[in-house]
Amino acid sequence: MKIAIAQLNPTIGDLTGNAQRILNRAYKAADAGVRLLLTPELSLCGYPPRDLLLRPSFIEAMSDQLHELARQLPPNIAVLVGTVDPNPGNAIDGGKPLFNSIALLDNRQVCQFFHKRLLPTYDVFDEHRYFEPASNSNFFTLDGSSIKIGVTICEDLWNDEEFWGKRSYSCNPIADLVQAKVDLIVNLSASPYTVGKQELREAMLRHSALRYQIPIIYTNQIGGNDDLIFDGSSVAFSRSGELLCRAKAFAKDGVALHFNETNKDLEAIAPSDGLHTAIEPLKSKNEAIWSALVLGVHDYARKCGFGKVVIGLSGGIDSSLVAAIATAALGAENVLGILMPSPHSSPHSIADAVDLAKNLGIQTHQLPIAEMMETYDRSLSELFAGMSPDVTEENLQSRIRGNLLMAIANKFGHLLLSTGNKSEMAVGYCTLYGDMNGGLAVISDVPKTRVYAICKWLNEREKQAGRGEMIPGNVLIKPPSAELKPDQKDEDSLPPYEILDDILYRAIENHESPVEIVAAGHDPATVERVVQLLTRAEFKRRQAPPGLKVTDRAFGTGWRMPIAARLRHIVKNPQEHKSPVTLHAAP
Ligand SMILES: Nc1ncnc2c1ncn2[C@@H]1O[C@H](COP(=O)(O)OP(=O)(O)OC[C@H]2O[C@@H]([n+]3cccc(C(=O)O)c3)[C@H](O)[C@@H]2O)[C@@H](O)[C@H]1O
Ligand SMILES: Nc1ncnc2c1ncn2[C@@H]1O[C@H](COP(=O)(O)OP(=O)(O)OP(=O)(O)O)[C@@H](O)[C@H]1O
Ligand SMILES: NC(=O)CC[C@H](N)C(=O)O
Repeated sequence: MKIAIAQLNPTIGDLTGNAQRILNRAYKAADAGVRLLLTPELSLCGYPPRDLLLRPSFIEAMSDQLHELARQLPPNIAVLVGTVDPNPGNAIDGGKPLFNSIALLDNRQVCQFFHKRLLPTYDVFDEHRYFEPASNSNFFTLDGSSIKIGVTICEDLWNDEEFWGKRSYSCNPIADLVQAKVDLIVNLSASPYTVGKQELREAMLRHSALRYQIPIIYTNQIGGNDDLIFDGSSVAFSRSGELLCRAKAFAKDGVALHFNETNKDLEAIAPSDGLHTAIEPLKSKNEAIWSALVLGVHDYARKCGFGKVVIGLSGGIDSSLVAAIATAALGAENVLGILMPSPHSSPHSIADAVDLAKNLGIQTHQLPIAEMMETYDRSLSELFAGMSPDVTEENLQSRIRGNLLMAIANKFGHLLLSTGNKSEMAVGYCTLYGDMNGGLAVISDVPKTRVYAICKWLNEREKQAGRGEMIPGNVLIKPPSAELKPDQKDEDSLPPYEILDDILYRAIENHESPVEIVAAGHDPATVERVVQLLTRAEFKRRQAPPGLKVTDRAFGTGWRMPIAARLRHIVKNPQEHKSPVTLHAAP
């Protein structure tokens, strides 16, 4: 039996469009002799639909669309579609009215539903808000075949206590399906990208295939949906744990496999009719993050209806990387760079921004802000009489720029991309209603040290391809500066970025306490200060644009910190401070 994976990029809520995407793949696959087509989790509405699931009219429309899709499918192909199914049980006392489901469509009918058992409710996932967990796992066989196919949905495969060394849920759907003597397990997923996640998924799936001697096909969604970027990279493992195929990362794709009914195992198939069993190579960390951000910007703009973007170009590394990402995502003709020198701007800031724009082939426009700064200062002079200039005046520059950028976004209907990186967002080294203005924060989950690494990788990639550098060399070597006052450098206010990023990684992603971070070898006073800045900047992050998630813990939907809180960050045992510290590479 030929089985194919449709690695789709659904648009959230676009039921007719998503059904059409499934239909197109089904017709192609049927022509190639595929008997069973797999689509991702909630493929009909896109993942995550969030509170759309609370609207009864949306649920009704999804059900109508599912039946319509079944009627339109070609004969001789069965399709597993991700959808919801009402819970006829008790929806009071915390019971939820829906199951997160897979529908089996065959013979132009909706034949059977399968329900998700393990509902992730951590980080960016909130499935207990909407869904009832199913109490058992199920399988199906298709007409004319004896293959028992067990159905699981994403998290259902993420509870192998042998792999994780612990249990997160009381049941293990794989073990139950194996006990029911299924021949194959299929998993329909919507698993967002984070650094290193594909390696983890594959290790986990290989482990389960080997442990239970069961072949597994894993189908993942691709595409950017708000802050989440789904990477696809769908895979299949034989019962001996051999990787048989890996679909493309960060791109739509289709792969097919053959299930050998005699050996009861999956096999690769020879290329035919546009279907293949390729093993795409894994991407390096820098390339994967770059690809994720390019897809994230592309899909955010496309799905929100923007053709063009505007970016403030300072000649610094953050805006340079964001402009490069936007150019790769949307094309040079759709990216507008605005240069806004102030009296504190260094001459190289304009030259570097112009060089970058030339390298990228994007259009630029200059709007000097000195006069506007003077007007603001004059207007405020009476009120501020006798007070010396401070961060207020620094921030005014950033706010003038932010205002101009939003005016340009309004006038031309462009999307403003903000450029703050994760290190700055963490400690609040950014101006509210200034450089934080924007519709999408492209690199707000990328630590500054990783920003440098990606830019160096980009230039190396261009060199290998026989092209000139993309990020001007001077941007890479000059010390980072906000240029809001004469000779200002980031490191006058912040610890060196290698140190800062390591402390932030430990505090944000590893949940280490200040005492633990100091015990790892960091200076106690620096740790106290950084952790205090991190806590205090919560009010800014709450007002920041949505940011693209690439690490295990981003400042987005999975980060729910109080603002009006008082925490003590005193490091009690500074004598435990040992030097030198082993720094983590930035995630
Ligand atoms: N808990 C809370 N809830 C609500 N609002 C709160 C608040 N705490 C302070 N605030 C308000 O926020 C204001 C402070 O925030 P804000 O006005 O943004 O300004 P602030 O954080 O004081 O200053 C911005 C810092 O970022 C640096 N910067 C700016 C621009 C770009 C870059 C760069 O390198 O990219 C760096 C700049 O040099 C300065 O050190 C307070 O004056 C107060 O009005
Ligand atoms: N002279 C300028 N012209 C245009 N935009 C600017 C200018 N200065 C700052 N900006 C905008 O404000 C953002 C914050 O810039 P700033 O130089 O203060 O910080 P940064 O974190 O060092 O960023 P970058 O590395 O891009 O310079 C920039 O990324 C850019 O979008
Ligand atoms: N949709 C899901 O169930 C996702 C949860 C899963 N652990 C993942 O990130 O891949």
